[in-house]
Amino acid sequence: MLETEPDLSVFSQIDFTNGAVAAVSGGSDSTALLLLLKDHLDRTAPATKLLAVTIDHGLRPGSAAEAQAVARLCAERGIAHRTLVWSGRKPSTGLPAAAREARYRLLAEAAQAEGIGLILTGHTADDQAETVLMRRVRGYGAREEGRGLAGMAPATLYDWRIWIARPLLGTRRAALRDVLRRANVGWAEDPTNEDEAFERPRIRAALADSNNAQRVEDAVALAARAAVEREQLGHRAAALIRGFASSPADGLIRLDPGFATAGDEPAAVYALRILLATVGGAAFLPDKARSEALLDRLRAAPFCATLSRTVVDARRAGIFLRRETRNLPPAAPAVDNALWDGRRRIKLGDESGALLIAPLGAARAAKLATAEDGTPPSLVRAALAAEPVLWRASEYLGECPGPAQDSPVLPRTAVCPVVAPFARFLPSFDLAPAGTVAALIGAPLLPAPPFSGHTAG
Ligand SMILES: Nc1ncnc2c1ncn2[C@@H]1O[C@H](COP(=O)(O)OP(=O)(O)OP(=O)(O)O)[C@@H](O)[C@H]1O
Repeated sequence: MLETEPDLSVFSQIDFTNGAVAAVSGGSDSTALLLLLKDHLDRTAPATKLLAVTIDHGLRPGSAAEAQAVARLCAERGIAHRTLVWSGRKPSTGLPAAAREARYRLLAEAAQAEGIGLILTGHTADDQAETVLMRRVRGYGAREEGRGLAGMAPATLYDWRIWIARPLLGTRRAALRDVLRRANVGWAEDPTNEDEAFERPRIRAALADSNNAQRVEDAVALAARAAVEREQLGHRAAALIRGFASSPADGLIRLDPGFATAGDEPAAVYALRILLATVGGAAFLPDKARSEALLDRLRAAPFCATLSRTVVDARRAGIFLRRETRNLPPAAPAVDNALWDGRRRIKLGDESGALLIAPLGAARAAKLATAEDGTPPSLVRAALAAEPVLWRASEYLGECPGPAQDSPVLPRTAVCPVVAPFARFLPSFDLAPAGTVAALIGAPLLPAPPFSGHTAG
């Protein structure tokens, strides 16, 4: 049963040691979140740092006034509040996605500026039901074996550094509005939530129509079942990666040939998809059907194929994955903290001066020593050729240096691997494979999840 009264015990499962940012739009759900959270913290941990943040996207005439209303409410309740304005360029297509991207970026910046490691949003059971029903309409279920039907995760790691928790996912919007009415607190209605030109408002209206409670309940139950399946699949994929994968050189992953015949085909396909996306630097997992076909062919080595910008080279010595050399980024100025080729984070630290980042290239890779563990040297060199290196701009001689030698200026630690499909958003469902792949490729450790009972495994 979904809660008709907000279930406050969910707040007790969250670790507030490093404070919290409450993302408050001024709508009913996030305003109720703020009041419930403040109440919980006042009772259990009054010294907790709490900051309410409103993003003014500047997309509607009333947005600044809505932010001011949240600021007033916060002032009345003794809650610190900041309004951040999205001042960047607004794209003409994909506006909702760009606004969401900017919103999370600004929320994360506000949290980090205060040393806070957690953001809370007011997503509700109604939002969850809408998400799941939209995905079902789009056929996610059949294509993804329920992966997408898990809906929104109770927690998502943003940018591999800050957790976003959604404590109200089990609570109905109506219950939250009752809380506000009882407290005599108003809220803003966002007209885009009613605009049936968009898919979500259409589904929202359909849910509000009739049998509302049962349909929402069914959709949330479906999401809960799919979430359990997805987590279990992730644990099995992680176990396969731990058992069969190694990294003999930067940018090169070796799978023991037994991987393809280990017996748990769905887990092997999932592991393969995550590894392919990671090696290729893709934000999305490759197509499931194509990955299944690839796994099939891995059983009959030798062969070589490319999927998700990753060369899969199956030999007697093992199955080797490396970034294809096609379409690597050309030499460009290195920007601290930027993502290079979707798979490496640039960490310049104190290094100053104009630096270029470029692939090492085949000519320079050919001169390097190779692994001594029996890995074919040609594969090590091919992988290293696609690895990024930094140069002083004035000293870089281009992709093929010729007889004159140039040399990279920084240790390789200045360019850090990332688990590409989860680098931006890591839903807590996928913690196990993400943590395992991070350990495999030497990506930074995952920060501890905010809910008790979760481990990165
Ligand atoms: N402009 C914003 N400023 C701060 N947080 C926001 C903003 N827009 C959305 N959020 C956060 O994301 C959550 C989900 O966003 P969504 O757009 O579904 O909600 P909403 O309809 O704008 O507002 P609410 O959830 O408060 O009713 C919100 O509950 C809130 O925590």
